[in-house]
Amino acid sequence: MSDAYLALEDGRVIEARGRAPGRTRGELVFTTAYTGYEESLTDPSYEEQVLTFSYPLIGNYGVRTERFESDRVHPRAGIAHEFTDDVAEWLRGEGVPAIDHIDTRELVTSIREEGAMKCGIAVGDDATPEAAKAELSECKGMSEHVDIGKRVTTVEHTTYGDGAVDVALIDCGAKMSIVESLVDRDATVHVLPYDTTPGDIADLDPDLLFISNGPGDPANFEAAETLVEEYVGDLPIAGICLGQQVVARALGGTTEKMMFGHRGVNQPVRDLDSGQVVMTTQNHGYTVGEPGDELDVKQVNVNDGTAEGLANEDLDVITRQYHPEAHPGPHDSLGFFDDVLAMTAADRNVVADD
Ligand SMILES: NC(=O)CC[C@H](N)C(=O)O
Repeated sequence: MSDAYLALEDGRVIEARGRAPGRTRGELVFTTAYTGYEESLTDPSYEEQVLTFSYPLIGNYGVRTERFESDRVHPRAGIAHEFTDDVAEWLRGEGVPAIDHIDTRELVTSIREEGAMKCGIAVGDDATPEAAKAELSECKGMSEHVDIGKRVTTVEHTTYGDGAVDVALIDCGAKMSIVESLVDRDATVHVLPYDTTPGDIADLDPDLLFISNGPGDPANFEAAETLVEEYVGDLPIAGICLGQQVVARALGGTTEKMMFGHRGVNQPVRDLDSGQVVMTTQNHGYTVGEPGDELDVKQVNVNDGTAEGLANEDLDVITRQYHPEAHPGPHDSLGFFDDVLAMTAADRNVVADD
């Protein structure tokens, strides 16, 4: 008898060791990041997913709140070969089930071969394979979570920093280090609910519209799409991850689900103008298919050729599929935030108007 079971969409039920009790379900995904478990576990983009760490030991440098990307744990459960007691205690306190002592190499290989799949988890003294299967039978597909934005967004307008440039950051589940990267560069960041309307933006009169990262299917973020449609050409527009997907959809492009996505801190990205390759942090399961007529693909993933950066220089639109803010991961692409804020430079607009 075990105290933890993982039921997979492919019919298997795997025994594990329980580290934090509970029953839950979600889309089973993996990250190859070898550091940054606090950041990953608090990244709102993992909402409704069960996160498997391919790196075998998770928790070896403790748990510190200053590394959190939001105020709670977002994956519905955590899976590792081994969680330290620190992490297990943290997840127990958060009410998020956790299991370890399973062959995560085999599990990750299955996800790579079969794709991200639904799963159910039961952990605790009364856990049974049937309980895990019952959770699995209730599991929805990612795109069915139509109200996912509501669960991760700010409820009210919150302002960070006191800089010269006013950024309207549409919070579809924003990581805090995106806010910090902008504040560090002399911006005032207005974090706004995911369903902010064009009228709200008109009242605020910002210098830049920025669509954040966020969980689930970008098709479920129609309000943010509407903002991009309304303000393209009038305001510079930037987006990260879900933000890139929303901007692409608003400007005539398409998005599609990937087989198992990109999650890790060493995804190689090539800039098509310079030829330079940078290492990037990623966490996404959807990708831009067709960019549409308004956007050019400026950067691509070296492994699979998917769109990593889009732009329209005349309309002042620039987006990234990966996470330039890192946290966790390499800082190679922090310059993205300088490029974004440069679009708002008043003197540049004066020159352009002349
Ligand atoms: N980190 C993100 O913004 C993820 C975007 C989207 N939810 C995806 O999975 O592709």
